[in-house]
Amino acid sequence: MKITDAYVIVTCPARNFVTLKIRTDEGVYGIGDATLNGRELAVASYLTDHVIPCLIGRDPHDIEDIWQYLYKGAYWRRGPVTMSAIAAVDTALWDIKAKVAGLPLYQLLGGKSRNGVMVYAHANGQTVGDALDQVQHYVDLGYKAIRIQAGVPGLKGVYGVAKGINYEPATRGLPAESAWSTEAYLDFAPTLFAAARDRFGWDLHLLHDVHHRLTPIEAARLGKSLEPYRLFWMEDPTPAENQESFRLIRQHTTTPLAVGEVFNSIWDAKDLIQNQLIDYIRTTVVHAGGISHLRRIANLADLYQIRTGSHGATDLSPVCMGAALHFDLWVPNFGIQERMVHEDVTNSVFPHAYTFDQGYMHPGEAPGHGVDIDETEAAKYPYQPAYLPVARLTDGTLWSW
Ligand SMILES: O=C(O)[C@@H](O)[C@@H](O)[C@H](O)[C@H](O)CO
Ligand SMILES: [Mg+2]
Repeated sequence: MKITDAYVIVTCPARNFVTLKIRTDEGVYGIGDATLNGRELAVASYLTDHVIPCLIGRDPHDIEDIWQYLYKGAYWRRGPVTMSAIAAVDTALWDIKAKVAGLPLYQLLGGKSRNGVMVYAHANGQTVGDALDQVQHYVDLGYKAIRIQAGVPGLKGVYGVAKGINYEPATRGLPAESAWSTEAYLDFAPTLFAAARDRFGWDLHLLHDVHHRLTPIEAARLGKSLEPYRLFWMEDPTPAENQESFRLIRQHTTTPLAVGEVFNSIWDAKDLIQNQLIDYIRTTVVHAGGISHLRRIANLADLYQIRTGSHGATDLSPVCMGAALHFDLWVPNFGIQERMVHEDVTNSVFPHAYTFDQGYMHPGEAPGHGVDIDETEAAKYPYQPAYLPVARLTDGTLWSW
């Protein structure tokens, strides 16, 4: 079997997505998500100009060899652009291999380890009341786990609070700027979860995303203040370039920690995992080198009783969601899967087999990862430059958004 051609499809139904399609001499094709929010065209070019020419003529079944070729052969290793490109190739090749085998991808990985994939929804609101009303909405839909984000009194445009129905952080044109105050946030956050437990009780898993904004000792203080409300996890409490900094958080709080959506390789997480400084690893199919590399990360995490909790925002395409659900159904140390619901127009571009029912998702039994791209639909929505915001402290200091 030979790869005959491959190409990149950039489309913007509701938001930008980058998809790689690999075609073979036996008529079977595979697709992979290559979307990197705010840097989409960098990955599209990396694939088109530097990767695809090296794929033509190769056997698509040689997934590991092609992965190693793209990782080591580039000389310049790692990074979100490189690893998202490699991820798209890897995902498309797994899609092909499973289609040729006539099996849903999870069967090729080792079969199912559970009956369904528990997912968490995003509830948010400018006020505590608005946020908790959205929690009720997702409870009514059957979710067992819900992330809660709310506006912080005195601040505008806080991370995680949607302007419309669905939360999409990237905005058209150049990056928007938002103000941040750690002091206001640290005083406010515990009141949000006290109100949530008061209204919804203790059966519901509650999650929260700090989104890289605190110093380690501030994160320790927040984790401690949230302990009475028993969070499922506190996510991205501090920027994780310095993996060692999580030791300081760990020393002060038992609130479970989740990190990794911005990681793109096992090296970003190795020390966090081996020192048990986190409880969930959030690396994804699309940004961490695809199924092949994500499997390595999950296997290392399993040795330390760390579970997966893959990122699943709407800036990861349905192709990533489909592949992730197959991975989640198989992976032994599964924790939870993030699920932000894509817009209907996005789903019209990406028909898929996965389903949701009462808080759980299933990838479906279609051969491959079960997601396709309708290129005619995709062509209706040309790329629109859009960027993630930047944050500044109230004195103007550039801060982590
Ligand atoms: O946990 C999450 O879903 C967030 O961290 C994301 O919304 C993140 O801000 C976006 O995916 C960035 O593109
Ligand atoms: Mg996050």
